[in-house]
Amino acid sequence: MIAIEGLCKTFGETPVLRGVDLRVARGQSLVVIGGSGTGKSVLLKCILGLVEPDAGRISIAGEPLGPRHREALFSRFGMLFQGAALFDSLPVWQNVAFRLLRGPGRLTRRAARQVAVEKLGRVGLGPEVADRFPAELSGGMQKRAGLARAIAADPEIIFFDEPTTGLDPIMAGVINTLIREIVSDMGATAITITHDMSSVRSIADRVAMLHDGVIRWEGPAAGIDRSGDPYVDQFIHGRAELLP
Ligand SMILES: Nc1ncnc2c1ncn2[C@@H]1O[C@H](COP(=O)(O)OP(=O)(O)OP(=O)(O)O)[C@@H](O)[C@H]1O
Repeated sequence: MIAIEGLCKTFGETPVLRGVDLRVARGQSLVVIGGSGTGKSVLLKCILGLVEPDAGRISIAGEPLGPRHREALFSRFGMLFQGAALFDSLPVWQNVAFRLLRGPGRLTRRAARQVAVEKLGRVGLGPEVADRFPAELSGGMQKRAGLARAIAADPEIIFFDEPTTGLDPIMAGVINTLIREIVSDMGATAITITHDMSSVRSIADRVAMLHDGVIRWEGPAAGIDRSGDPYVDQFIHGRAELLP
């Protein structure tokens, strides 16, 4: 479904991605892990077209992800941003329905609101939340609203950027479970970047570890504790010692 081959990106003198190869099958949930500053966000931005790679190819269902195709492919994407990134000046339902209210296939306000209320329900928020403003919601509720927005247009592919950042462990668990359920229910293909092992264990079918500009280890989530890779082990156990 998503194929990334030989992806390279250097900023100034600093190579960040040095030949990333990664494939995600349709309906699969891949979680990309890696320490701070290893390039997880840069990888995601390359897929989203926010950063232009220096070399390499990205294709979605066999279509190369170039500037010409980006618009069409974007309509098939959903995205949950770190910190939910809701528009403060819009009520929750308009945030959720943001894409449904715009573009050539836009819905009427009434229909868009109906979809928004339905999606809010899917993430455990009642219809009374629809007319509130993001500032009136707790962090966990904002994250749920962000998730409702990510799924509003029934995307085939969903990206989750650090979905549990800023949440307490209990709310993080709730959001992880919700993400897993939604991805499974929708049959969506998902890519999540995180350094939270609880997200890895809840969300991932497969895990890829980005280290030193390449995918150092990739395998089924169930096998992560037996990866045999010292960097993966270090990540899982949060050890601080330096490895060669
Ligand atoms: N636009 C940019 N210009 C220059 N350097 C950049 C840019 N974007 C990212 N970098 C550099 O690329 C490296 C990787 O950054 P990135 O944000 O992808 O890391 P990350 O793995 O997502 O880290 P974290 O988990 O802390 O968010 C960092 O050294 C960062 O400074």
